[in-house]
Amino acid sequence: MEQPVIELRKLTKKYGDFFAVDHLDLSISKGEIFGLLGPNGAGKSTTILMMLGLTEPTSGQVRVCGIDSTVNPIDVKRRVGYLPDDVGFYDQLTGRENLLYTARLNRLPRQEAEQRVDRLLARVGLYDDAGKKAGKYSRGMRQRLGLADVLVKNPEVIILDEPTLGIDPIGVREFLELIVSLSREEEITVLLSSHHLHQVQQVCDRVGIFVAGKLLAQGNVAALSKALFSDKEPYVIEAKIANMSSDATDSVVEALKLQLLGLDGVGSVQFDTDRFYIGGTQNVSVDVAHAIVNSGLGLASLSMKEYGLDDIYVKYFEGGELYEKTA
Ligand SMILES: Nc1ncnc2c1ncn2[C@@H]1O[C@H](COP(=O)(O)OP(=O)(O)OP(=O)(O)O)[C@@H](O)[C@H]1O
Repeated sequence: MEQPVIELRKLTKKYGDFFAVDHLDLSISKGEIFGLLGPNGAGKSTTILMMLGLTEPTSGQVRVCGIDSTVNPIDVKRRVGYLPDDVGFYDQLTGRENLLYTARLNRLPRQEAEQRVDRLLARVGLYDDAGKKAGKYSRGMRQRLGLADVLVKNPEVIILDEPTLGIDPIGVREFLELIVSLSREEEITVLLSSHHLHQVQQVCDRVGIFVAGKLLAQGNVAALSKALFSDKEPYVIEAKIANMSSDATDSVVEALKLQLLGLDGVGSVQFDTDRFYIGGTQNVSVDVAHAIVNSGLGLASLSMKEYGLDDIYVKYFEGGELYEKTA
C-alpha cells in the first residue's frame, strides 16, 4: 500500500497536566480531502502546528510526505501549504505583488514566478482584481488570495485551518468548490479543519470527529454513523397508517407488530396512534411496505431515518439528545 501523506502515531501534546492532543492516530492518503471536525478547543490547531513542526509533540510521531515534522520542519514547510483563518498580506501591495513576493521568498526565477502567479490569480478568480491593493480586498477575496499564495510553491499538501470564517455563503461555496477541483486536478492532499459540519460534509472524502484532544471516529459518513451509533439501531423506519379509526384494527396491528419484528435486521417495533417505528440494522422499507399493505391496512407514508453527521454533531458538539421516538 502507498505510504500515507500525513501520518500521526500516538501523537500527544500536553500543557502541564492537560492533554490538548491525546494519543492521536491518523493516516491520510495522497489526493484525499480529509475533514478534521471538532468544536472550539478540541485540539485541531495544536495538531496542525505539530504537523507543520511549529510546536513539538510531548510524545508520539508526526510524518508529513514521509518527513518527520519534529525533526525536519523546514523540509515539511517546503512541501506543505498552510492557510490559517486569516492570512497576513502586505496591505499596501497589490494581490499580484503579494504573490510575487512569496514566489521570490521561494526562490522562483522571475519569469516562471510571473507566469505561475498569473495562472494562479486566474485559477482563484482574482485575475481582474490582481492590481488592487490587498488591503482593499474583501474577506472572501483575501482567502482566495491566501489559497493562491500557498499554491505558489506547488505544495503536495494543503492544510486549511477554519478557512471560511467570516465569508458569506456564496463565497464559502465558491471557495470549497475551488478546493475540491484543485485537489482532484493536481492530486493535492487536503486537510480541512473546521467546526462547520455542513462545509466539511460537502467537500471531504473522509471526516475525523475530534473532541477533547481525541479522535472519536473517522471515515465517510456511513462508517462514522456505524462506529458512533453501533449501540443504537442505525435505521429507523416510520410508517404512517391511513384511516386508523376502527377498534377492529387493534388485532391487525398486534399481528403486524410481531410480523415486522420477525423480519431480518429488525430489532424493535413500536406503534403509536397511527404509526409504526421499526428500528434495526438494515433498510427493510420494502418489506415493511409489503407487510402493511398485505395486512389490509392502508399505508399513508413511509420514511427512513439514517444517522448522519447531523446526529453526530448534536451528540458530540451540542450535547443534545440524539434521537427521540414517541413512546
Ligand atoms: N500554549 C498553550 N498553553 C496552554 N494551553 C493551550 C495552549 N494552546 C492551546 N491550549 C489549549 O489546548 C486546547 C486545544 O486548543 P486548540 O487551539 O488546538 O483547539 P482548536 O480545536 O483548534 O480550537 P479552535 O477552533 O477554538 O482554535 C484548548 O483547551 C486550549 O486552551
